[in-house]
Amino acid sequence: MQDALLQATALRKHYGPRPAVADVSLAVRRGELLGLLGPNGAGKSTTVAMLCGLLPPDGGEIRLGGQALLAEPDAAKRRIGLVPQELALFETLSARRNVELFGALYGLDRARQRQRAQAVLAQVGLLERADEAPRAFSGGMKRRLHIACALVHEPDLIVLDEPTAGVDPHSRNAIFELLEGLKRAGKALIYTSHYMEEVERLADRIVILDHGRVVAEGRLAELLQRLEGGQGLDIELAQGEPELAALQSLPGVQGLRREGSRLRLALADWQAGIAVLQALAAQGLQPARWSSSRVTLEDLFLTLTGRQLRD
Ligand SMILES: Nc1ncnc2c1ncn2[C@@H]1O[C@H](COP(=O)(O)OP(=O)(O)OP(=O)(O)O)[C@@H](O)[C@H]1O
Repeated sequence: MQDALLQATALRKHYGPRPAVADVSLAVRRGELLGLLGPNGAGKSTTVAMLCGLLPPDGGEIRLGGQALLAEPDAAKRRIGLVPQELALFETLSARRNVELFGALYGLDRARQRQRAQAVLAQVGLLERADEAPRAFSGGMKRRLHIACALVHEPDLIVLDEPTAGVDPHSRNAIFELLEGLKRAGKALIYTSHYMEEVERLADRIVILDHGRVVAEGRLAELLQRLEGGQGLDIELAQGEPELAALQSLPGVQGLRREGSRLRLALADWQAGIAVLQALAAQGLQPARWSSSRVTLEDLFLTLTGRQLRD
């Protein structure tokens, strides 16, 4: 991609004989949020660790601002702010001191640490609580403090690894608004999640990972176009055990998942929906209710891999 701030090509990483990342290429520009979507174990965190220079890849290349990242890892790290999945705060120090310490790690002098801590705590909406220790904070406040720590050195690229895990709805919205503001300010962002709703809302472009490989990449509309004419069908069964294989083999049934008495189908068209309802009737099963809805990234993932995003 021309004008990419970060470009990764053919990344690979093995833990023992098993590939955690088998082949991942991606790129992100300034002013853009790239969503990295995949189920647990797809390789998102491993990819992110390589992109941030924390884990050496077994193969492939990463360029940041046109420079090979591994050639000058320290300079690269100063341009990247990472919000890791695991919280790593000093629980007994004040929020302000936490941010200043991260500033010190990035080489900011004392005056700049103070100035930047004030600015980023305001940015994440924690200025009023700045002098309290995070041990008393909610999960969402801790996560916002973590984001403040990642922003202290004014990075060009901000990488967030599942930043809404354990976060209440209020903080979640605050995080989304913050990320949208960072994007408008020209930052490049990478955001990993296994929640397709988050990625659908936030991402300008999306990379879908499965088993360490990119299974789809593009803008949301482009990805959903692959299921063009497609329909989502939700069926709630009153009782009984459906023969899933029989439903799956019907023409136009692209994906099927079951959660208890509920079935979700990704269909090529409405004909397929009618065939499914008829097949259920032939199995002696009566839907308690059914409804259609637009296709989602979840349906695309189901269609591409035969599995669902969530466990
Ligand atoms: N340090 C490690 N040692 C051995 N195997 C690992 C290590 N880290 C990750 N793996 C394995 O590599 C694969 C990819 O893991 P990774 O954490 O990158 O996935 P993920 O998409 O981030 O998952 P999650 O959403 O659960 O965080 C998994 O099979 C995982 O078990």
